[in-house]
Amino acid sequence: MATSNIVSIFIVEDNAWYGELLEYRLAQNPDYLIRRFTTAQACLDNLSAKPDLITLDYSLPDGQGDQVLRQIKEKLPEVAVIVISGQEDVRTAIALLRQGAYDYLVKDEETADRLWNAVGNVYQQLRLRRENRCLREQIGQKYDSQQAILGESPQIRQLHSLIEKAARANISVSISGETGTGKELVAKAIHFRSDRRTGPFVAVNVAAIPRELLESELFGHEKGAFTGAVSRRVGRFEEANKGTLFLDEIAELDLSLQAKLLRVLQEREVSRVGGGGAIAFDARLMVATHRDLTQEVRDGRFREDLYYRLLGLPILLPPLRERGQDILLLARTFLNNFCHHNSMMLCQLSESAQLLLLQYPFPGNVRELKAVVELAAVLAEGEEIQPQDLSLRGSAPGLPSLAAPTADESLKAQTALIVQRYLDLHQGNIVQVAARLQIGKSTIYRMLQQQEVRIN
Ligand SMILES: Nc1ncnc2c1ncn2[C@@H]1O[C@H](COP(=O)(O)OP(=O)(O)OP(=O)(O)O)[C@@H](O)[C@H]1O
Repeated sequence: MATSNIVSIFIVEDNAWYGELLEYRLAQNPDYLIRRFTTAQACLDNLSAKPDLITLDYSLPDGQGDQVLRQIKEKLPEVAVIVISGQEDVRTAIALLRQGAYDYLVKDEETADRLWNAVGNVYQQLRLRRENRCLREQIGQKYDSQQAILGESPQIRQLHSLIEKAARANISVSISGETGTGKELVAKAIHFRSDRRTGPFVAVNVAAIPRELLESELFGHEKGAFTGAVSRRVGRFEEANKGTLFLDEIAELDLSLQAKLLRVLQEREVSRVGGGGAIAFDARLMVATHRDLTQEVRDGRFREDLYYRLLGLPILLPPLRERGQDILLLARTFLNNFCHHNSMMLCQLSESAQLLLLQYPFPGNVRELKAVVELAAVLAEGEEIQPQDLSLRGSAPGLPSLAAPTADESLKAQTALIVQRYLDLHQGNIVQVAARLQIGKSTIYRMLQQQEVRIN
């Protein structure tokens, strides 16, 4: 990661000897780029150079420390200012710190050393901030919708334009589509294209958390709120402040929590379980579900008022089987990436394998396609992937069974088949399988417990 370590420092000190002493001490770190000024005006005139840190003598011939500090902070609110004063005056020190000074040091024989430590702290904080920014930018690029969400079908082109619109407005977004169609990917793409991209993206799978824990997961709890609440916990709403909160599988939220969520959204405030005052939050909400929420409302399982609150900009992701040639485009990209990352010779899809993929209904959608072609790359004998290398549900070599499984049961069987293949491939290493398939370890343990898969 290429983040700059250079810290630009202004030393503002009218006593030439003292200024030299400070410069000499700080220059011991080659990452510190130092400039010295003897008047407040000279410092103010050079603020366009955007220093990271300023050491400011409190009594300059042309300005008192508090006035100069205010002028500096007006122009550069982020800069760290360390005020150095000839006399110890607690009240002045407190006033300066309130005004935004980073630190206040008294001139004595140890000042240079204490300054060294204070500047060292600023340096560490700056490095962390820069690294953080760099990481967020990298993640943002990874989820850049044009690159991350592959497909050239009209539906995917339209999706890109919707993502663009959703990123521009601070509106709630509700994403629906079958499992594995890319709902979370779309939520991330919107977040990392929006003004909130420097804030956190917090995802919660509502279906994966037991009901009794979900409330405190979302809203937090105070110490002692219930048995086991040994310390205070910040909820996901608070964690997502200035960013995006993505609630996956929202249809699984039970009715009492739906009522709480509605209240939170109406009041834009959360209260931790077990007391404490209301805490305002500023998170953009995105929700996703594989169910038809309107049907859930009709059946009385989802509150209508909450449905309208959450609907915002609705995005419906088409199943993979309706995306035509995108199936092959995705398959080739997943194959290339997989072979590249595993230093394997690049495999091609034979014509009959391509035909088979185009006809298969993909109940597990893009996630399934990815797993199927990666496994095929491992199983293929030659340079070409043949139909028998494609582990598709119900297909015998060359004789695909194309009945589209729609019920949850058939999806479950399909998932079990893929997980089993990967468990075999990775000699039962659950951590590796979970990482490869991007599913939780607990899902695999649950499948083992329910004997849907086994370790051979
Ligand atoms: N259009 C696409 N291009 C590239 N990769 C995609 C695309 N759509 C989905 N994927 C990949 O497919 C996998 C599943 O996507 P994702 O987790 O976003 O689906 P989902 O709809 O949220 O699934 P679930 O309903 O099970 O939570 C991920 O690895 C994702 O990166």
